[in-house]
Amino acid sequence: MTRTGTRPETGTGTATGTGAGAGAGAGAGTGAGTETEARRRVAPEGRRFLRGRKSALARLAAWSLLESAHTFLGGYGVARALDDGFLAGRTATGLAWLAAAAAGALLGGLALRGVFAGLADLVEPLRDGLVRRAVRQALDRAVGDPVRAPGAGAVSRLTQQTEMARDSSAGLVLTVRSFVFTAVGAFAGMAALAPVLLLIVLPPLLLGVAVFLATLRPMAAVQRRSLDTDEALADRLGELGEGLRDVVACGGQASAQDRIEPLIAAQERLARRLAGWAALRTLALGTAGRLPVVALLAAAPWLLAHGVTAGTLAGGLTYVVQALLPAIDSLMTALGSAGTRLLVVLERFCAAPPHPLPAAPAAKAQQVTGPARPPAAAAAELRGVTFAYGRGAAPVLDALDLVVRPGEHLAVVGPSGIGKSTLTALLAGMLAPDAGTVLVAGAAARRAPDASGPDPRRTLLPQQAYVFTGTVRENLTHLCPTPDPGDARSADARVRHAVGALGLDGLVERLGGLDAEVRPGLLSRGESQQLALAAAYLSPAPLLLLDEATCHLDPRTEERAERALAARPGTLVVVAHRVSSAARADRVLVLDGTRAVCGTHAELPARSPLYRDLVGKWNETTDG
Ligand SMILES: Nc1ncnc2c1ncn2[C@@H]1O[C@H](COP(=O)(O)OP(=O)(O)OP(=O)(O)O)[C@@H](O)[C@H]1O
Repeated sequence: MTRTGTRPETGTGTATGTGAGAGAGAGAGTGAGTETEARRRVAPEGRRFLRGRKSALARLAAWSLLESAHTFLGGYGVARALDDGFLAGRTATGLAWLAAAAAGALLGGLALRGVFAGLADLVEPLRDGLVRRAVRQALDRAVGDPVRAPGAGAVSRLTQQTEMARDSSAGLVLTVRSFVFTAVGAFAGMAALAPVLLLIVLPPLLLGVAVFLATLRPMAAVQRRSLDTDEALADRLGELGEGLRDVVACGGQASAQDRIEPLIAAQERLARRLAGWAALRTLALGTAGRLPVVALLAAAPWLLAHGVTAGTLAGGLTYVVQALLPAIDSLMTALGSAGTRLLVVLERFCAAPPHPLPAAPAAKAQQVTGPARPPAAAAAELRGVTFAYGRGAAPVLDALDLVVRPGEHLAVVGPSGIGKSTLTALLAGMLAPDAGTVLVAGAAARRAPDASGPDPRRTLLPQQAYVFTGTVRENLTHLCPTPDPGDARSADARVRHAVGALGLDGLVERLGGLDAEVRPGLLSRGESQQLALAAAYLSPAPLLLLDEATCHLDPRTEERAERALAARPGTLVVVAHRVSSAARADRVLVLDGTRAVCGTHAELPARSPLYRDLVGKWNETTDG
């Protein structure tokens, strides 16, 4: 009984990566939509998070109220010190009011201390939650698809992003809160001194804030694309680094450059656009922060003529210069950078995992942990396949799930009689499952009874090689469509290439060349298998199934043949009779009757006792 956990997969990504690079070429129009989408995804989680931390929020608000009081006292104290004290000739009163304003500053310091303590109660749980989520996502992907699992780089990028989220959220809470409570204190103070001050200060301040808010969405969209491009660039550079030797060896520098350069150009474009938006923001900051000061100074003669005292004017200026201007400054900086960054990072964590968890396996099903792909992407797939030879017989395969990816090289190993040939026969459509589905290239493996000719999707090579009386060339090309007369030369070149790739030159020469007649009875079993393997190599079928088709070859000839077949475009499934053959595959499916396991050669010894034994024996033999 065998089962692989089935899990649709949409690519790594990393999630994480994941989707990296998708945004690199996206137009500006899509950015706002993505932004709204991001907010829609992040907002509910954000609300849930905050709902669970009402007491931390209340503590923050309480400390922040002290900040409002500090702001209020700052401007009000200056106004009263002038009007009731120094300008009225009462120095002691003036000093007393200044002392009150200074006490307010002390109060502000105390408030800040409390705010920082309360801040930790908010942002540390956020960071912890994000780290947990990052690790869970990485593990889910690794369990679902060990081969394509995010690497250490992707996981470290995610954890780095949790730090970004923590820092950004702390900065945001700090500045937004400070702006709100400072503004409350300053507006209350101006209203207490002379409400007309508000009429002069508020319009430029609101205009600046409005312009700033208008830049948020487009700038966030550019930042998101910049982050995506940055990740795509990092991924591609990483890939390139890993394969640099091969790239140079194959002269692939130009194509590698073609893959990297567009991303660099995109990143440069995005950096320029970000700079443009940043300039507009500076303008907004100037309008909101500096224009109220200019307006107050310009209106001073009129204000003084209409009963506003010098002290009130100085108090108003104190509110604007000492409180509002720094608060706006920090708010805009924080919202503009940390806010957008936080949204983008949080959205990554809140995105639905690209690999939904597999459905719970049926109770009787064997558990095979291993990768899986959506049907459309699979070269071959078994879904809950049960097969028995005859009614009442014990099933050879029971509830087996397996996904073979396009281009993959999968080895199947297990003891004699366990069901390896049965599995290949099912994939070849020669047997029908009693339950479940067998798919090849997304369609039923077993063709309709009226289908004629060989199935073009796959070629099965059994242990007994098929060699017939005919020329060597005919034996090599009998699985290929008949070439057009005009294609004869290229067909001949393909045959010679196959002969070279599989190392058959000596054999073909011995047989008398490609046009010599083959007498099957005079060939050894190994030679027959070599000819059959070359025929499979030349076959256009995207899926090759080798059922111990190399068992009569010596290990070196087998290695050469398998490497050639694996390098051929298409998918290769090999029933392996040697561990060396399994070690060459991308993944190995171990059938052991009680538990089937699928994984890489490197990881399987830890997961399958049978495979561990096989590898142990193999090592002893090769060491010996
Ligand atoms: N035509 C058949 N009728 C009845 N039982 C069969 C038939 N073919 C195979 N079996 C049985 O099914 C089980 C699985 O056989 P299968 O040939 O798939 O195993 P295998 O792992 O390929 O073995 P080996 O490595 O020896 O080739 C074995 O017990 C075998 O005896």
